[in-house]
Amino acid sequence: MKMTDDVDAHIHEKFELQKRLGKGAYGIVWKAYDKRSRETVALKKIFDAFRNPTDSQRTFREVMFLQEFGKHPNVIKLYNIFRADNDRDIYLAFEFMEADLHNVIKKGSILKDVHKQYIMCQLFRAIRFLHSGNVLHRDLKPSNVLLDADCRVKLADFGLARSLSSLEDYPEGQKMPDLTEYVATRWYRSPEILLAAKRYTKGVDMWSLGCILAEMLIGRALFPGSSTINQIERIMNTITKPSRQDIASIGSHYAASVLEKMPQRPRKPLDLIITQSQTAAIDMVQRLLVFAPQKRLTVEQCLVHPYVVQFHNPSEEPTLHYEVYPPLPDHVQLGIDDYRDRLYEMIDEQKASFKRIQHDKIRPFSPKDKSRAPIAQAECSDTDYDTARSLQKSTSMDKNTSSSHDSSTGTLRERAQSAESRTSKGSNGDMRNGNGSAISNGIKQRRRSIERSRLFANIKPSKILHPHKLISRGDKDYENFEKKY
Ligand SMILES: Nc1ncnc2c1ncn2[C@@H]1O[C@H](COP(=O)(O)OP(=O)(O)OP(=O)(O)O)[C@@H](O)[C@H]1O
Repeated sequence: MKMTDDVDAHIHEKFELQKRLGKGAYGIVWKAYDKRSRETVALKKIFDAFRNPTDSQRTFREVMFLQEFGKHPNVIKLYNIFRADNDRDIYLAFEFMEADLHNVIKKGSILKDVHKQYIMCQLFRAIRFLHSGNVLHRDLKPSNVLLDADCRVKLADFGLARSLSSLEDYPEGQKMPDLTEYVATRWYRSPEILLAAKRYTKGVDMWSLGCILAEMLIGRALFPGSSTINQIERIMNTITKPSRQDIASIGSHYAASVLEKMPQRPRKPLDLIITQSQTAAIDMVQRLLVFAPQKRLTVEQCLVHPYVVQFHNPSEEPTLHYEVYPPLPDHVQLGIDDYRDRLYEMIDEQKASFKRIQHDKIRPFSPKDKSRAPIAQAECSDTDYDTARSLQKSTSMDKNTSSSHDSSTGTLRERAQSAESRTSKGSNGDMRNGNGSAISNGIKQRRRSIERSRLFANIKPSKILHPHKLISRGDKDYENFEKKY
């Protein structure tokens, strides 16, 4: 498939394309000016969106889940969808964000402790929202975490999101996916996915969040595996050794034998890899990167963990009180036309019709209530986890730093200040080495554009994502805070 910069004439009529922001496995993203709304948007062209049933389902899921979850402040908003003249490509217009977390981590010392905490807290809010609707993101990674200059987070790329609601209908005896197919986001994949477990839980997202936090703390990917086996090896050489029951609990036929055959290397535990970080940060990573999914922190537990608790505010952490699944069955793959027709219908109507199953309100987590089963217990099977194509990915980002403040900055200031007083080791912004090296895997190669590393190159970190962006302007106290960080 050839991805070119060509854009249909009717899109050119509506948008003024300004800059190519990135190129993913599925399409190209531009910064564009919407002539009608007079807003800057991110315009994504998905190439050959209905090439085969897997890609069609991916396109369909992306649009459907974005429509449902875009109402959350930490999920990217999909403004519009457009058909292409060739009936194969599709255009999505999103709210525009200035950077993604991959760029920012790679750049080096931009993120201070308080930013990392705030980013994690917002990610937990977004995931709490998804999980409360019984939906998994399944592709959490730094390049899908978009950021603006105020350090606000918006979660993107819902192409692999999956509803757990169709659990009951799931047919028995499905063929398991080929391990070698797990290419797209291997570095953030949980052990149970790597070991092709039959069933998985919300724990898959919690694992990825642990990898993202670790990456922010050390400035490079924690487990940059070069193959599925190498990925498992790296994980097993780092995390606490699982018990037999832990291994059995993931329900993978060959997990035990794969793990047994693995060459025994001396373990390098997380606290020796993540040095110079706050104790709470290390503790959180250790509690997320746990082999047995049911033993990982749930997202509700994360929100009250000491690492992010200073940003925790139940009024800013909404949940859904119904289960979400797309208007077409999510657990089986339909034909190309089913997805395309439904999506075109939706473009005509410009809205998604979700089926909503009311479920009990999720009680806020109480640390006293240890016996309660975490919400991450919901399970489902899956055969299509990896729908990614082999990718040649290059991305560049805009370095526009324009920003605006919202009404929440006042409370944020207080929390940022309390964060400061609680930070025992101060800033550790200099510890990363910026190693975002490309890892090859046979013919499949994951590449990041060299343009990424130029992000913010001419801009002083103080202008971008500086702690003062986290707190309200014009406040005297904030000057002291700024001096210190
Ligand atoms: N709303 C946005 N604002 C700014 N940049 C964006 C936006 N959406 C996406 N990007 C940039 O484009 C890149 C690719 O976007 P996206 O992840 O949606 O594409 P994809 O083809 O699905 O990628 P992947 O290969 O990760 O699956 C992102 O990593 C990000 O750098």
